[in-house]
Amino acid sequence: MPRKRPFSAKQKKKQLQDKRERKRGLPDGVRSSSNSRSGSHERREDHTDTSDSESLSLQVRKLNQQPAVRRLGDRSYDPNRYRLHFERESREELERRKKVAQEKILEPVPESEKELDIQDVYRSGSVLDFPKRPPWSYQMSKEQLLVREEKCFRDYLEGIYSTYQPSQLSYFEHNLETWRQLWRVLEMSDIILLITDVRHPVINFSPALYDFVTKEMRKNLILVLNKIDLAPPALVVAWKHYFQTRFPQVHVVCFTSYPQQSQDPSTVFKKRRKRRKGRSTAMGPEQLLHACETITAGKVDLSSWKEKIERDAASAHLPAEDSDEEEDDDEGAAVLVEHQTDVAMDVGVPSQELYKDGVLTVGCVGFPNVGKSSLMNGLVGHKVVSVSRTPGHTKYFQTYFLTPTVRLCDCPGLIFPSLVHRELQILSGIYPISQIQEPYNAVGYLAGRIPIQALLKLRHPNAEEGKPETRWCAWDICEAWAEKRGYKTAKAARNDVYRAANSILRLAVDGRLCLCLRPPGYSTQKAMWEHHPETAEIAALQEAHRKHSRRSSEEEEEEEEEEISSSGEEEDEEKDRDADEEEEEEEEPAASSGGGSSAPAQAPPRRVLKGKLSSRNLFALLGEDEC
Ligand SMILES: Nc1nc2c(ncn2[C@@H]2O[C@H](COP(=O)(O)OP(=O)(O)OP(=O)(O)O)[C@@H](O)[C@H]2O)c(=O)[nH]1
Repeated sequence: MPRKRPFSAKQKKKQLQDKRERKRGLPDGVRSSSNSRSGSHERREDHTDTSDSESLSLQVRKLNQQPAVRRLGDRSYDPNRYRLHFERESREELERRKKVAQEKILEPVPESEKELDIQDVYRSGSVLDFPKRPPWSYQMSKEQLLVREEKCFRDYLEGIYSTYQPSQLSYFEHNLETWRQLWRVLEMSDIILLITDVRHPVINFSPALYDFVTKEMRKNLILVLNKIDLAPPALVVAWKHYFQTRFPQVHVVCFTSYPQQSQDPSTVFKKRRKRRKGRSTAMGPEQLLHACETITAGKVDLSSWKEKIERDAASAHLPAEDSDEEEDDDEGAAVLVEHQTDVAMDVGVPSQELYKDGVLTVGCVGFPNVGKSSLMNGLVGHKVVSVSRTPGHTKYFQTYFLTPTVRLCDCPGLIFPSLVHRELQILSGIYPISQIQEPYNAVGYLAGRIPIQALLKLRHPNAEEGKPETRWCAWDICEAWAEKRGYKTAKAARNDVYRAANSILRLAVDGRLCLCLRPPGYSTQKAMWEHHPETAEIAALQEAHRKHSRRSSEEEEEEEEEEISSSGEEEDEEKDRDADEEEEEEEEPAASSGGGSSAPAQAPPRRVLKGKLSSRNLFALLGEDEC
C-alpha cells in the first residue's frame, strides 16, 4: 500500500472548499461567494476594473450585478446573492500609490487633523443617501415589485455616480439584497439601535438614516457608542454630546460588550488565550433598558428585561462554578428563540402597529464590524450570534427573544455611501483586509496619527549601528515589522511587506494599535471634557467592570495556562480566517493595550472558542519580548 503523504490543515481546508463547490455544481476553481460576503478568494472575481473606458453607467451596472429574480419555490443556489462588490483599481494607480508609500516621509499630523465632522463625511441632504424601498400596492405581483426595487436601486446608484467620481467616494454597499435586509429590519422594529464604533462614530452614523427613521417612519432611534473600552472616557463623553447637539432626537447610550482591565500602554501584545464558556458582563445594558423605558413610556412591560439584568448582575458576582450553574438554569427560563430567517424579499405590508402583541422589537443596524452581534450577545449574557473580526460576517437578519416581551433583531452590516477617506475607511474596519490591494498608505495614515514605530518597537531597515534613523516612510514601517515578525516571501525569502502591512492593519482594526477620531474642537476643549461629571461616571463604571474582570481572570488563571498559543500560529490562523469566511470562527477582544496618543487604555481583541463569552480579560498575541 502506498504511504500516505502528510496533509496540512490548509490543504485539508482547500479540499473541503472544493468539495463544497462541487456539491453546489460549480466547476473546480470557480469559487462561489454565497454566504461569504468577504472571502479573499473572491478578490479577483469581485473587483471591477474602473480604469478602462467603460461608461460610468456600465460600470455601475457591473458593480450592481444583482441576483436574478428567483421564481417562487425555486430554491436553487444563487451565486451572486451576498456577494461584496469592489471597484478594482488600475495597475498604474496601484503602482503610483505604492511609490508614495515608499517615498513619502511621514510626519505626525497636527492634533486638529484627528478631528472629524459629520458634515465632511456625509454632506447632509446630498445624494449621499441610502436606497429606500419604493412604494408598492397589493395589485403588484412579487416579481413586479422586485423589478421596481431593482430599477429604483439603479437610479439611486446612478444619482450618486453622476454627482461624484468613484475616486471621491468611499466604498459602499452595492448589493441590493443587503439593503433589503435593512428595509425589513426597519419595518419590523419599534426602536432602531444604530450601533457605531466610538473610535469613529461619525463614519458609522448616516444622517440620511436618522432622518428617515425619525421623520418619515416616526420611530425612535438610539445611537449606541459601542466599544467604549477602546476610548478614553473624556472622548466618549465628548462624542455623546456632539451627537445630542446635532441630532436632538437621538437617545445616546454608551456600551461595551467587553469591559476590560487596564494594561500597560507600552505593551501592544500579550499572549492570546482561548476561553471557556462563561457569562459576559457587558457594560451598558441598564442604560439601554432605561432609554427603551423612556421611549415606550409604559406601553410595553419591560419588567422581565429589568429582572434579567438584575439576575445577570447578581450571577456575575458569584464564583465561576456557581455562575455556570446559574447560567444553565437561566437558559431554561429565558425565552431565547432563534428565527434565522431569509425573508427580506417577501412582500408584506410594513406593520404600522408599534409593540405588536405586547412585544418590543429592537433592531440592531449599523456598519459592518461595529459590534452589532457582540452587543446582542452582551445583552443576552452569552453567545447567541456568531462574531467575527472580518466585516460582513452577518449575512441576513436574525431575531432573538431576549425576554418574552423584548425581541432583538440583528441586521447585516451596511456601508452607507460617504466621502470618508479610503485609508480611514480601511482603518475603521469596514473593508475586509484580505481584499485590500494597496495596504501601505493606510499604514502611513495610521503612523501619522499614532506612534506605530514606538508601539511596535521597530528598528528602521536602514538604521546603522549607533545611528538611529528617524525618517520613516510607510514602506519602512511595514518592512521593519516584517523583519521583526519574520514574514518572508515564499520564493525569494525577502521581507513580506504586504503581509506585514496587513498585519498592522488588523492590529489597528482590533484596537491593539488604536486610533480614535475626535469631534471638532476636542483638542482645544480636552480639559473641559476630562473634568466633565459624566467622564468620572464612565471611568468609575469601567473601573468597576475591570475589577470584576480581573477577579474572574485570576480565578481561572491556572487552568487556562496551557491554552496559550504560539504567536506564529496565531498570525497564520488570522490570515486563514480572513481568507475563508466560511469557516465560522468567533472572537472577542480582551484587555487593554497601548493605544497610541489618543487612547491611553486600549483593549486587544481575542478570539474565543465556540462557546459562551467569559467575563475574564485574557488577551492578545504576544509577550512584549516577542514583538
Ligand atoms: N474592544 C471591543 N471589541 C468589540 C466590542 N464589540 C465587538 N468587538 C469586536 O469587533 C469585531 C466585530 O464584532 P461583531 O459583533 O461581529 O460586529 P458586527 O457589527 O456584528 O459585524 P458584521 O457581522 O460585519 O456586521 C469582533 O472582532 C469583536 O470581537 C467591544 O465592545 N469592544
